Order: sequence, then C-alpha cells, then structure tokens
Amino acid sequence: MPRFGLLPASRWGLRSTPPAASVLPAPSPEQPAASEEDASLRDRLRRRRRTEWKRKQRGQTFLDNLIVSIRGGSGGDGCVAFHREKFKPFGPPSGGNGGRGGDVYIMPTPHVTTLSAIPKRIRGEPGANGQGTWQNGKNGEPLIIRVPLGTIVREIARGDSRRSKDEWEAEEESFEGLNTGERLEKMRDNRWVHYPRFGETNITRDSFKAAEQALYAQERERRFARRQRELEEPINLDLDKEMDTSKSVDAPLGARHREPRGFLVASGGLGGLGNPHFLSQLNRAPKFATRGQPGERITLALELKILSDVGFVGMPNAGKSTLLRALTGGRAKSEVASYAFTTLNPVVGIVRVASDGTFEGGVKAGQVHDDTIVEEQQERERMQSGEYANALTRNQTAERHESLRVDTDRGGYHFDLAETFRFTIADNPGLISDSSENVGLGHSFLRSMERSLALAYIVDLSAPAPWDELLVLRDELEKYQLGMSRKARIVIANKADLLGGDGDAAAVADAKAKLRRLEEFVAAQMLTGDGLRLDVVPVSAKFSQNLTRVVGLMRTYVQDARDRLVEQPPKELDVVLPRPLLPEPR
Ligand SMILES: Nc1nc2c(ncn2[C@@H]2O[C@H](COP(=O)(O)OP(=O)(O)OP(=O)(O)O)[C@@H](O)[C@H]2O)c(=O)[nH]1
Ligand SMILES: [Mg+2]
Repeated sequence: MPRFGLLPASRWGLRSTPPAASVLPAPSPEQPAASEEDASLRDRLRRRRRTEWKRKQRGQTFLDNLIVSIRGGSGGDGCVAFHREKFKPFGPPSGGNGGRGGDVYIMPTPHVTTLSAIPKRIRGEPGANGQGTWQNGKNGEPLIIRVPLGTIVREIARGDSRRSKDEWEAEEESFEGLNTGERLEKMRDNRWVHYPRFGETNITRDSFKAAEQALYAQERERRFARRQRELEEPINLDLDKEMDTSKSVDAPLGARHREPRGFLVASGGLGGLGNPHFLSQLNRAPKFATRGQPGERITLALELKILSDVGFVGMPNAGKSTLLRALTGGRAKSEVASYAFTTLNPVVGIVRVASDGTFEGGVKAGQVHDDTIVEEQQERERMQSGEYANALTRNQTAERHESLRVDTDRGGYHFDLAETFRFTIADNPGLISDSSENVGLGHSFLRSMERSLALAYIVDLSAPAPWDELLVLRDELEKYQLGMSRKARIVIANKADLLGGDGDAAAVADAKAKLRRLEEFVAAQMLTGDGLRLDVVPVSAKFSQNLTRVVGLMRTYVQDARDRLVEQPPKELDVVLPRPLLPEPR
C-alpha cells in the first residue's frame, strides 16, 4: 500500500484525471510526441511565460541593480607556544601572530559588461593562524570585485532593511537568550586562545585582566571610528573611468610597479597576537594569545548606468530590437518577436562606421532580420538539410575566389581596417502609456539612459496614427525625469516596407502623405533641447533600408555631444577618492 494511500492524491500534487483544458495537446502513444510544430509552440509559450513573469515583477528586477553583502577576510589566530630545546627547560614564549585577513576591493574594468557574474555574498580570504617557533600566519590575499565601467557603488546605510548586519551586530545576535555570565564567557571565547588546561586559571590572573581591558578599549575605539566613517563619508563611488595602470612618470628609478587593485571597500581583520606579545616583568610565561579580528562587513548597492551613446525609446513591437540587430550587422543579440515586451532588459550594441559612411553589416545586400524564432527555425532546417556540411571555410572561399579576398560584405575582419568611428546604441524594453505608474515593465530601465548622449524615438509607421505614439513617449520620458525628452534628436519611422501596397500609385501616394503628416506633426510639436527640429527618417529595419542615413545622423549627434562634453565637462557627481584604511589599534 502506498504511504500516502489515506490522503487524496491531489494533496500530494498528483492528479487522478488529466486537467480538463490543457494548453498543449497531450501526446498520445499513437502520435509521434514532439513534432516540429509542438516544439515551436512550446518555445513560444515558454517565452511568453517569461515575459509575463517579468511583467509581474513590475520593473523591479532589471539586471542593473544588485545588493551585495561583503566581508573582509577574518584575521588568523595568534598562537600560544613555548620554545623547546634540549637542556633549556623553560624556553621563552614562541607563538606566532595570526595573518591579516584579505581586503576586498572594487575595480571598474571594460572587460565586464553586466553585474550578472557578481555573487550576492562576497568573503575576503582569511589570514592563516600563527604557529609555534615564532611562525606568523600568512596574510589573506586581497580580493578584487570587477565591475563594468559606469557602475555606481553606494553603501547601504544603517536602518535600511536591505542592509546585512555588521560584525558587532552579528555577535550581539549570537548572544540572544544568554545571561550576563554566559555572555562574558562567550565573548572571551571569541577573543582569546588559551594554553591547554590553563583557560580557568588564566582568567583569574591580573595580567590577563589588564590585557582584556586593553583589548576591549581598542575594540571600542575601532567601532567608534567605523560608525563615524559610515556617517561622515559613506562609500559613494561613481566608477566611470578605467583605472590608470601605468606607472607615474615621476616615479623614482627602480620603484616597484604595483598592480592597481581599485577602491578598498571592506578591510580584512587584523591577525591575533601570539603569546610573546603579552610577556612582561610580572608574567614571564603568558599562556594566552588573541584570536584574529573579524573582517569588516558592509552592504553595497551596485547600480549600472549603461553608458550607451544613443538610446532607443519606443512602444512595444515598434521594431527597436530589429533595428539594433540591423545596425550592428546581427552581432548584438536582442530577441525579436511579434508580441509586446519581448525585450526585458536593456541590450547594448556597437555601431562601427567606415569613412564612406557605410557601417558594418549594413553593406550586406539582401539580409533580412526576421523574428529570432523564425531565424532559428530556418537555421535548423538548413542544418538538417545538410547545407552546411560541404560549406567552404573562409580561407577556402578566399583562395577559390580571388575577387572575394577584399570583400566588403564580410563584417569583422575587414571592418577593423575600414572603421573610422564607433558609437554604442541601447535597445530598451517598450514604453507604454502610464509606464510611470509601473504599467507594463514600468520605466525604471530608463535610469540606464540618463547619461546617453542622444535618444531616438522609434515608431511604427504602419500603425494608424504613429504621431500619437510620439506624444505618449515624450510624456513618459518627462514623467521619468523632467527635461529628459530634450535629449531626443530623431524620429525613426520603422516598418516603412509595409506601406505602399503592391507599389500601385494610389497606395504609394497614401504612404507619402502619411509620412508627410508625421513630419509636419514633428515640426509643429517636437523640438530638441537646442530648439531644433527632430529629424524624421523612414526606414525598414527588417530589410535594412535607409539605415545608412540613420547611422550618418546618429554619428553627427554623438560627435556633437562628445565635442560639447569636452568643452564643458559635466560636474562630477561625487568625489571619488579611495577610502583610507581604518586606524590601526595602538
Ligand atoms: N515588416 C516589417 N516588420 C518589422 C520591421 N521591424 C520589425 N518588424 C517586426 O515587428 C515585430 C516586433 O519587432 P521587435 O524588434 O521585437 O520590436 P520591439 O520594439 O523590440 O518590441 P519589444 O521588445 O516588445 O518592445 C517583429 O515581428 C519584427 O519582425 C520592419 O522594418 N518591417
Ligand atoms: Mg525588443
């Protein structure tokens, strides 16, 4: 009899009958289970579920925010030992000191682009314990947390529920429910190492009591200094620039070159002192040593401001992701599908421009950027039909066809030579009306656009009234941050290929009239920060039409903005200074 026989099967999550209306057709033994269509349907449903989940998070879980709790390494314990040697019956105390715990640093680097690889809890390496014959323990190695350029690091203040406990609070918590005597005993255990069987007698001796008093006094001082530092100069770093790794030109000849470690965020605990430290005229054989101190504990909020030059703003399904893929020659992998909220996180891509205005990927004739699911399907079919089996390698192609050796339609390698300018563009999730009230995916992702040099509106020209979209987008930008819409420089009217019907004169005239109406609307209602008109460019992202013009315009915006930045550098948000080490106990 099954163990759960007495309970209804549903109690155990089992169903005696299949659910009445299942979304997917149940595979029957006669039918082959996973046909191609089933697989694609399942794939589609999986994607949709993921979107729904993200939507329900109400914009709270973009991967540009992270809270990490960091501990410096704890110090190693001091050692209690006495020197032993033949014919020397009472050797001197010889316990080594413990090693210092490893410090934790934070360093901006261009080699990382997201915060996804950073663990939520970070521990510095502990120092090793001291040993007999005056052997000191090894110091813990420093730990460097590498974060992308454009990360803002803030210390979470006391009283915030997201902050984890500091070392003293954690100790206090472990004493819960103990009376005063037990507390004192536990505190001593955490701080002292005794020679075997001398624990009881040590604590009655005056020399130990004096040492204990001194230790607590040091600890109070350290704790005070730490709280003061938290109040007066909380960690607040704006890591925009890569760290300078070169040696100063003024460095004296032969000076050691130290690898930069970044900014100190949590220092490791000091190592414990060995018993020779407590040697005095009154106590010739100290039988105690101190344990290592715990490392500093700190909670940091990391926030990534993606530093893209141009940010896309548009309604869901306007074709932002398709445009990103088209402008980067398919290198930026942003998902494209025909339902709203396909893109859940901002995605950044690089546009590489040659001297003649062409851009990498744009010169590939006949390339279609379709829905990613369709492209995957086509790829799978090509693979299964064996089309790739006899494909020539790049070198073979170049050898056989002399003319292909300097081809311009192959991205990457050749563009390394041709490229004269590059800028980054960011694809964003869709904005809809009332995003500011957290409808849809909310608008919190716009934080990563705060610093972009220009914004581009993407609208769907095939929609009945694309001009209405523009007003909504502008309002949402303003609701996010007053004056943000002044950064917009261009209106990209996408999906122009859908207009014009079969090319008959009337349909083409209609399409032209619609475009003209959009242009008139933009001229009348939308101005840039400098009081200029926004450019309006009809394009087809899917078929890469008219994109060279878009790239040319974007290039001028970026260049203008960069020149302006050089003329008037922005005010530094925060003073970025490495934090000094905590004072050493005397
Ligand atoms: N005909 C045509 N279809 C396009 C064009 N650009 C995009 N599409 C289609 O429009 C649909 C939506 O495209 P996406 O790029 O996913 O749109 P999006 O703005 O990124 O949408 P979200 O990520 O949901 O905000 C897809 O089915 C695309 O194939 C275009 O220029 N012409
Ligand atoms: Mg998208």
